[in-house]
Amino acid sequence: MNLVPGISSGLITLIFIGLFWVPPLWAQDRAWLSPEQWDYVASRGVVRYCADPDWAPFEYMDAAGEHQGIGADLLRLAAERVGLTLQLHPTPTWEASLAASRRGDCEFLSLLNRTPAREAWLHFTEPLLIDENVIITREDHPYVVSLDRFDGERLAIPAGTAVEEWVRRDFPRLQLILTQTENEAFQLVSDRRADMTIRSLIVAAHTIRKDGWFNLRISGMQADYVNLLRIGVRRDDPMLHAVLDAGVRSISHSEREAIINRHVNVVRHEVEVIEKSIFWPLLGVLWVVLLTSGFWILRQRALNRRLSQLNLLLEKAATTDPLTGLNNRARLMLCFEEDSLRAQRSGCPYSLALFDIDHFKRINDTCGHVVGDQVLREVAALMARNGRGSDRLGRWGGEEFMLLFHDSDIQSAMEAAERIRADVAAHAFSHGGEVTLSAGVAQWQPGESLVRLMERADKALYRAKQEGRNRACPEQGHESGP
Ligand SMILES: Nc1nc2c(ncn2[C@@H]2O[C@H](COP(=O)(O)OP(=O)(O)OP(=O)(O)O)[C@@H](O)[C@H]2O)c(=O)[nH]1
Repeated sequence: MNLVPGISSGLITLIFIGLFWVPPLWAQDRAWLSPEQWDYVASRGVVRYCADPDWAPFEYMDAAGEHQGIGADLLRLAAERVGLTLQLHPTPTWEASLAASRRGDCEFLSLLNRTPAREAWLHFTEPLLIDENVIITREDHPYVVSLDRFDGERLAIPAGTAVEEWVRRDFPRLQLILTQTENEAFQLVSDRRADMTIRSLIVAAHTIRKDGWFNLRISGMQADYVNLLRIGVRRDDPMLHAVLDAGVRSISHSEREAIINRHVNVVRHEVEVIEKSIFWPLLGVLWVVLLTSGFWILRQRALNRRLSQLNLLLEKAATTDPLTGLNNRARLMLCFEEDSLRAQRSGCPYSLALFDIDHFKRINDTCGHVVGDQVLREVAALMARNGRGSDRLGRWGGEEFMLLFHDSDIQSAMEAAERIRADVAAHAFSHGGEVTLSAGVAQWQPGESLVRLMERADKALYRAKQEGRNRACPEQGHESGP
C-alpha cells in the first residue's frame, strides 16, 4: 500500500473537517443576535443600568461600590454573550433605582418581578432567574404538602411583599403575623411564636446559613408562588430590549445553577473559618477549657453536618415536587428555556403535552385527600415509565402534569400522550377506582414563549374535557392527527 496517498488523504480529511467544523462553532456564538442587532451593539456606547443596592444574595453593592450577587453575575454573562458594555448608575436605595429608571438616568433595571405598574415604562426580558418561595418551619414540624390543609396556623411574613398579597388571597384561614424584616419572621418561627414563614428559596438559604437559624428547615413549597426575576428595559429602546433578551436566553440551566451555588456556598466557608479561629486558641488553656473546646468541636461537626443536609435538601427542594418526586414547575420552566434554545439552533421540532386527571375532586371528596395523594403518585409513576429518557416530565401543579418532548412534532407527541392516557385508563389503581386523564398537545413554534405554547395546549386540553374526557386532543389546526 502506498503511504504517501494515505497521508495526503488524511490531510485532506483534516482540512475538510477544519473547513466544515470551525465555521459552525464560530457561527454559533454569532447566532445569539441578528446582523442588525450586532450592528446596533457595535455602534452602541456604554449602557447605564440601575440595581438594588441591598438585596443579597440576589444583588447588592460591596464595600468598593461594585455590583455583586447572583443577578449581577448573570447580567454580566448575558452582556458578555451579546457584546454589550455596561456601567452601573449607583443609587442609595431600590426606590431611588426605580425613580432613576423612570427619569431615564439609566436604561434598564437589572433584576425585578414584572408587575402591571412597572410595565407602564419597562419592557421585560425572559426570566434571568427563577426562584421558588418555600415554606419554612421548625425542625419538629411535619412536611407541608399544601397550605390548604391548615386552619388557624400562624404564618409570619414581611409586610407589603407580593407573598403577603398572594397568601391573603389564597389562604384566608391562615393567621398572618406581619413583620418589618425577613429576620424577624425567622425569629418568630424559631421562638415558637409563629408556626411557619414563606420566603424565597435563595434568600432563605442565604439567611438561614448566614444567621445560623439551625432549628429551622424547609418543609415544602407552594407550587404557584414563583419569583420570575427579569431585566426591565425602558420602552424607548426596543432594540436594547431584544439584545438583552437574547443574552438572557443564551444562559443555560447549568450555568445558572453554577452561579447560584457560588453565591449560596460562600457563606458556608465563612462559618467554618470563624469556628476554626475560635477553636485553636482554646487548645492552649486548662483541662476544663479543653473539655469546653471538645464540646465546641462536636458542635462544629453537628453544625457542618446540618449544613450539608440543608444543602442537599435545598438542591432537591429547588427542583423536585415533594409529593410525586417529579420535576417541579420551576424546573420545568428552566427545562423549557434550555430545550427551546436547543431546538431553535438545531431546527428540530419540539412539543408539549398538558395532562389533567379527570374528576379528581370526586376522588378527594369520596375517598379523602390521602387517597387523592396516592393517586397522584401512581399517575406520576405510570407517566414516568412511559416517557423516553430524553423527555422532561413534571408536575405543573394540583392534578396537572406536563411532558416536554425533544425532537417530536405534534404527531409523535400525540402518539406518546395517547399511550400514557391508555396506560393510566387500563391501570388497576390501589384504591380500587377508575382513573382517567385528558391531555392537550401543542407543537412549539420558533421564538415562542412557554406561556404562548401553554395557551394552545390548554385550549386543546379544554376541548378534550368538553368532548367527554379520557382522551388526548391536538391543538387547533391538527384535529385530524393520529
Ligand atoms: N389530594 C390532593 N388533592 C389536590 C392536590 N392539589 C390539588 N388537589 C385537588 O384537585 C382538585 C381539582 O379539582 P378541579 O380543578 O375541580 O378538577 P377536577 O375535579 O379534576 O375536574 P376536571 O378537571 O374538570 O375533570 C381540587 O379538589 C384540589 O383540592 C394535592 O396535592 N393532593
